[in-house]
Amino acid sequence: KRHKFWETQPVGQFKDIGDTSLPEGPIEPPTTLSEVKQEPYNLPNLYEWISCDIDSEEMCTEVYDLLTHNYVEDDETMFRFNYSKEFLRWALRPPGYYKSWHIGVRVRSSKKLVAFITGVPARIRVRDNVVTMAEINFLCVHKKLRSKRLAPVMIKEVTRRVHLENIWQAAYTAGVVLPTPISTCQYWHRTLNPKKLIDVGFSRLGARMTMSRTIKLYRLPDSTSTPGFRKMELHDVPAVARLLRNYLNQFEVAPDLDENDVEHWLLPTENVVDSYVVESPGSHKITDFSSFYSLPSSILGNQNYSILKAAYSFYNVATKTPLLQLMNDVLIVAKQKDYDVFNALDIMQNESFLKELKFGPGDGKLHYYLYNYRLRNALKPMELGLVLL
Ligand SMILES: COc1cccc(CC(=N)NC(=O)c2cccnc2OC2CCNCC2)c1
Repeated sequence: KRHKFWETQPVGQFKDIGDTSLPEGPIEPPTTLSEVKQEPYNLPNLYEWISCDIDSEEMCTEVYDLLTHNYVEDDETMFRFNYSKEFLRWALRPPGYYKSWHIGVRVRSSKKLVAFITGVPARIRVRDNVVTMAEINFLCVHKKLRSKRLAPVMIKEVTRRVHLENIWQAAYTAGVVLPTPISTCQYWHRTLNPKKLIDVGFSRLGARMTMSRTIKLYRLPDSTSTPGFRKMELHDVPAVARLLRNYLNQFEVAPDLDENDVEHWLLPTENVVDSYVVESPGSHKITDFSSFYSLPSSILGNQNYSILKAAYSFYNVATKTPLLQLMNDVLIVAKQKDYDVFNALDIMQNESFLKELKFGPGDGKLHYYLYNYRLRNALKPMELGLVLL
């Protein structure tokens, strides 16, 4: 299948797969800032660029509404991601963020927001190199403007604005295959509310299974089992940062998180991100950590329900408690918080608990990409220590 746009970009090309003469690392060298195009790319005349001030309630609502009606749907178009406004503010304002990387496209006449793309800065280690990159996300073109080739110019514009900050690499994920994935992951779902999931068509009743048998199969205890398991608090940040940095060292690609990053990304934020630690009752040492983020989905066309409450596994570290037991406690907490389903990718050490904790494989894949950075070989999912929102 031809990738007219991606064949022009500094990304691994399909034709280069297996060419071991190509070095690992940046594909194109940085240019001087004066060589970066100073003015925005041209849009079709009807449209104009806007830097979205996500702090503004009105602008955040416009972004939320665009994504709620036009962002990613599952393959069977039964669900659409429904990121909340507080989630978007969290996702787009990490330490060192640039407002100019929150890019919208408006209709000049009506001022209607019709497209969006974002970048946030992140230090990401690739093997032994820590590279400051842009994490690109929320590329969304209004349904009525599809196939007008807006996405390529939006990708070029966010790339230009990233270059202006002297950053030359990026990381992104997609449900579609583009040149060229650095890893292809499988997503898994752990049913928490079987009746609702079957009613809305997310799951199907297993063969030779009754509803009551299914409810019993997925039932979880009312309370967690690990002594010292509790919500993460601000004073835990240094210990969690140490635990997480050490744990992530084992992966080929992983974020290089300092205490500021840990405080932003992992301190619990209501309805956005939840984090738990295990504090050894005797020594008060933090030995384990687990977190998940909250990403509901709109349910398209069901009489009884409009929102699917989904938790997504974020970062988990088990140094004393068995990972299986830690994750079972996190499932119990997610159920207590009325989530319908708990999702996880087969990255990091997740494979070690997925089947045993009754996760079932999803019907799609999530592909990870690096921009302007070649990896000689694709990574196994378990070599990946990076979770994008
Ligand atoms: C259940 O509602 C859905 C609404 C839209 C799409 C999908 C399927 C899907 N594409 N799922 C994932 O990409 C996915 C499955 C498990 C864990 N993380 C995931 O994606 C994350 C990371 C990438 N950005 C979206 C959220 C499901």
